[in-house]
Amino acid sequence: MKNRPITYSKNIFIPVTNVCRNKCAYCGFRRPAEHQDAFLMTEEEAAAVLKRGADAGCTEAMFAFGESPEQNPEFNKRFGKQLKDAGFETVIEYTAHLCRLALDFGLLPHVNGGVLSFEELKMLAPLNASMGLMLETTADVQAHKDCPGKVPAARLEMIENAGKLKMPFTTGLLIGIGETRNDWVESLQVIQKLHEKYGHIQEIILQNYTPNSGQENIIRDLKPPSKEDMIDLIHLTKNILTPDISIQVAPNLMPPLELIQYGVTDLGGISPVTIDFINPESDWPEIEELKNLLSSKGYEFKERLPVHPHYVKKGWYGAETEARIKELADVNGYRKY
Ligand SMILES: O=c1nc2n(C[C@H](O)[C@H](O)[C@H](O)CO)c3cc(O)ccc3cc-2c(=O)[nH]1
Ligand SMILES: C[C@H]1O[C@@H](n2cnc3c(N)ncnc32)[C@H](O)[C@@H]1O
Ligand code: MET
Ligand code: SF4
Repeated sequence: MKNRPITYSKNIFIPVTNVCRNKCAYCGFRRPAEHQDAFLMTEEEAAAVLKRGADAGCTEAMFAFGESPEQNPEFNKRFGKQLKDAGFETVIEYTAHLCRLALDFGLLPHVNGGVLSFEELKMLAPLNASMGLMLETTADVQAHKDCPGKVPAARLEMIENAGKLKMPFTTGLLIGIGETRNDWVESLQVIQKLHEKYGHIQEIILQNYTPNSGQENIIRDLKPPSKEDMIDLIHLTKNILTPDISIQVAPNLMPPLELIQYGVTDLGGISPVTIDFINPESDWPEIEELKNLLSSKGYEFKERLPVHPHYVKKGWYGAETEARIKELADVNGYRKY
């Protein structure tokens, strides 16, 4: 066996709403509020998914959804009443409620709802095992035109606030969106700087832009990164980030075996229950098949919780998640069986 296990988390995906104030050109998930497919999930819908996740032995409820949809009057017109009737003013307040529901089902929340204020982060932190926000890139790219939430300074501020709150944090780079290789270097350096200051970056996702047929105005001339691009980026990451930060790629967006040989240590959340709503045409591999493939090459494939082992051992958990983390973790901070 090689020294360091390759880790993953067994999760379900709860896309609270697909309405978003941003208009990222690569996104096939977002829908305009007036679109027939726009939604705000009901509590019953969320509970049904949580139950299936709990029954399937998942430990993570990943909430990823559109950013500040209430800034759009159309959202309020169409979903404001649903939100109010459920007893909430904002989607983030509602998400806090869904996090409590997830904990009732024994699942540990990980929220990535785009840029949140310090107050919003403070409300969610005790209810989350870890939280996330992709930096995406420090570059000013055309794909982020009309995206107030993709201004790098706004993202960096939130990542810094999560550090102040000692929240184990997931961030990452999205590549192939019009940035340069120098931008990769700069993005990695600012993430390392923040980690040196707060010590909270548990993993960095190296995400390759993947075209999908979700949306009409998606940029079709963005070229998806090649395997060689990913390998180049992995090398840079290993040079710039300290090795306590896991390097994650999504095994449904690129075959992971070769990337692991170059230094990837984590395959993120894999779901036996829900699809990847961001890239719905990219199916999750079977966990057992991945395990067999990796073990045939001498790698141990080991399940973790949404909070990485190192932070479990340091005791970095929100008040409301502590009891469940202690039940689910083994002495080394991995998932107990
Ligand atoms: O299933 C997914 N999980 C995504 N995750 C979750 C991730 O796979 C794991 O759940 C985390 O590693 C926590 O265990 C993200 C987490 C973030 O904080 C930021 C971005 C992503 C992106 C995805 C995604 O597109 N699909
Ligand atoms: C949740 C995360 O998913 C990523 N994301 C959004 N759209 C795509 C796509 N087409 N391909 C790959 N990743 C994407 C962004 O980095 C976002 O922050
Ligand atoms: N909308 C958020 C972001 O892009 C969350 C992930 S995409 C649904 O940061
Ligand atoms: S990637 Fe996230 S922020 Fe961008 S449009 Fe899609 S949902 Fe909104």
